[in-house]
Amino acid sequence: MFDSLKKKLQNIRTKFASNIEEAAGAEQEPPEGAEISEPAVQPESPAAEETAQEGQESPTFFEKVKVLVREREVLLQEKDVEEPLFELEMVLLENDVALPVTDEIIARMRRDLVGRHRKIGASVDDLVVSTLRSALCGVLGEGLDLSRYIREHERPVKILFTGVNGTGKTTTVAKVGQYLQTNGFTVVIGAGDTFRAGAIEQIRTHADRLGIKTIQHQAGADPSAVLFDAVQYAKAHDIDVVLADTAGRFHNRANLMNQLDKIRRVMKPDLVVYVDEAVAGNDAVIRADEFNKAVGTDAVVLTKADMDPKGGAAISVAHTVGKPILFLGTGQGYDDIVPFEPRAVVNELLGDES
Ligand SMILES: Nc1nc2c(ncn2[C@@H]2O[C@H](COP(=O)(O)OP(=O)(O)OP(=O)(O)O)[C@@H](O)[C@H]2O)c(=O)[nH]1
Repeated sequence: MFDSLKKKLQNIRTKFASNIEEAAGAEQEPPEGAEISEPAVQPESPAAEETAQEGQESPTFFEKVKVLVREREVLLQEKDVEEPLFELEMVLLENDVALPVTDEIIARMRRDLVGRHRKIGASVDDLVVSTLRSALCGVLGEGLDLSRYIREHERPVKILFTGVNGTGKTTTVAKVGQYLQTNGFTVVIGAGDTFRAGAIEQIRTHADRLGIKTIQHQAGADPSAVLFDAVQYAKAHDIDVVLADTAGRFHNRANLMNQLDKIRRVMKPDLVVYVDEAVAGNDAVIRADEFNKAVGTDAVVLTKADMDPKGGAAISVAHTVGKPILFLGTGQGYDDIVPFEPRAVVNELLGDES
C-alpha cells in the first residue's frame, strides 16, 4: 500500500526543500552595492576549520551562506512554496485522496510554512517532513485500539458490521474473530446475512475453521432476531464479543436500510463498523460517508489494502466520516488484518521519525 504515493511524496519533499533553501539563500543576499566578497561566517565545525587552516579548498560563498541560514530562522512567503504545494495537491488527488482532505492537507502545510519564522535545523528536509507529518497526522486523526476498547467496556461488546455487497464484510468478521481470539477474547458470531443465498454457510464455514460458535437461523429469517439471539448467547456464556455479520446493502435502498435500523434498535451494538474496500478509492470514502449519515458509523475497516497501491481512501476516510479506521484488510487469509495506526501509516509514507 502507498507505493505510488510514497515515491511521489519523496519527489515533492525534494522540491519543497530546494525552494526553501533558495528562499533562505535569497534572504541572506546582501543589499545591492554591499560588500559581498567575505561573508562573516565562521566555519561550521572544528573539522571544517582544520580544512580551512590546512589551506585546502575552502567552502564556497554559497556553502557558507547555506551554513548560516541553517543556523537561523527563515520567513517563507507564499511564492516560495506555491509550486511544490500545487504539485503536492496534484499528487494527492491522483492517488485518490478526497478533494476536501487534499484541501485540508494543503491548508495545514500552508499555515505551517507561510508567513512564519521557521527554524531551519540540520536539514531543510527535516522541516518539510515535520510539516508534512503534522498535516497528515491531522487528517488521519486518532486510531481506535479495539482490544483496549473491549477491556474498557461492559461485556459482551457488540460489534455490527455493515457495508455494500462484496467488499469483504464476511471475511472481515472472520478475521476480526481470529484477531480477538489471538488477543485472548472469547467470541461468538451472529449470521445476520439471511438475505444472500449461501451467506450463512459462508460465515459458518469460516467460524468452524476458527473454532468460533455461530448463531444462525434459516435463510430469509429476520436478521434482528438472529443477532438478538447471538447477544443472548454471549450473555449466557460469558462471551466477550459478539460479531454481527449483515447482508450487503446500498445506503439508498430504503427497505434494507430500515432493516439495519431495526437491527440497531434490537441488538444495540456498541460499535457499528462500516466495511469497504480500499481499492474503491474515493467511492469507498463517499459510501462510508453516506452510510454514516444514514445509520451511523463508529469505525471503518478498509479491505483489500494489499491490492491498493494508492492508499487515498485510507488517508481520506477518517477525516471525511469523522470516525477512525479500525483495521486494514491485507489479504485473503485469516491473519491478513492489521490494526490501523495513524502514526505507523505516516511513518511508512515519510520514513520513520528520527
Ligand atoms: N485481496 C484481498 N481480498 C479480500 C480481502 N478481504 C476480503 N477479500 C475477498 O473479497 C471477496 C469478497 O469477500 P466477502 O467477505 O464474501 O464479501 P462480503 O462483503 O461479505 O460480500 P456480501 O456478503 O456479498 O456482501 C472474497 O473473495 C474475499 O476473499 C482483503 O483484505 N484482501
